[in-house]
Amino acid sequence: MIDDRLPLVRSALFLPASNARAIEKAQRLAADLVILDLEDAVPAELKEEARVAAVAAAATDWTPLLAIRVNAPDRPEHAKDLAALAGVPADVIVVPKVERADDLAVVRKALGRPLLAMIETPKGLYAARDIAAEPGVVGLIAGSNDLAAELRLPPRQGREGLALALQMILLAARAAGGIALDGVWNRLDDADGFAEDCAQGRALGFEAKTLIHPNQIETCNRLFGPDTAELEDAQALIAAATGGAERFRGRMIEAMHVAQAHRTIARAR
Ligand SMILES: CC(C)(COP(=O)(O)OP(=O)(O)OC[C@H]1O[C@@H](n2cnc3c(N)ncnc32)[C@H](O)[C@@H]1OP(=O)(O)O)[C@@H](O)C(=O)NCCC(=O)NCCSC(=O)C[C@H](O)C(=O)O
Ligand SMILES: [Mg+2]
Repeated sequence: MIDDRLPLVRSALFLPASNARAIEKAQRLAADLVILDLEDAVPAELKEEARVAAVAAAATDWTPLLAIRVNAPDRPEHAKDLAALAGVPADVIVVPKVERADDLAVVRKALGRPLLAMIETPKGLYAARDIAAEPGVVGLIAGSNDLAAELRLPPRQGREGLALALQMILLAARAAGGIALDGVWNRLDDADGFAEDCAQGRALGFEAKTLIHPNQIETCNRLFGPDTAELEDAQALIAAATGGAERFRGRMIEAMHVAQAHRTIARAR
């Protein structure tokens, strides 16, 4: 069962499930989705502790939607995660480094929750269309750190080298009718760079961005939600539209623009 709030998500905050303080804090934060990580944020010696903490956290009340990221399908920890999470009431399960749609069928059968698949490797990119179309998958997440490493991009550059990958992820998600979440911004002290990254992600079509720190939530929610002018324009467009091609505020509008305006209004909070 897919939560109605999922297509409206703007911000998705990762945190290591081994960090009890961060879990406690995240329950009260304004992120639309919180992702308790069992994968790369958790050192090997804390994997079991993180699983136990994630299961306990999922049994409590959350204001944001709650997701748990399991370890990658090709890792020995993956099967342990699936066993530990059986019956867990998380809203979503995030599966990293997906390269084959079949890997997701295994997770869906084991956990029966909606799935967000992370595309983080060249093989994953080429399989993204099948991955997004796999039953149970509600969308894709760009794993931009792993992608940059796999593509051997030079460190500390802009996102030019990721442009095609990001667009392939968005296209695959949309072809399957799913949502698409942009990758994280690592430079915690560069707020201007983060805002530019959010604006770029939204311009590419992503409806949300994955985050790593509470300080990123407010900017992300603001930049991925419609602003006042967009909202006013959408409302006026719907009120003015009578069907077919017509002139509205100096531009042509048709049925798809009315549908877009309804989506804008649905995303306004
Ligand atoms: C990146 C961090 C390790 C930085 O930690 P730190 O310097 O200790 O943070 P602060 O001192 O600034 O923290 C201030 C308070 O905020 C809480 N906090 C910090 N981060 C989070 C969070 N993510 N969620 C909830 N709360 C958080 C601290 O506990 C402090 O609270 P208080 O005690 O009240 O002062 C750290 O931010 C962090 O661990 N971030 C998440 C890292 C993570 O989950 N990584 C995995 C996903 S990223 C990724 O790999 C994506 C993808 O796979 C790819 O390939 O790109
Ligand atoms: Mg990754």
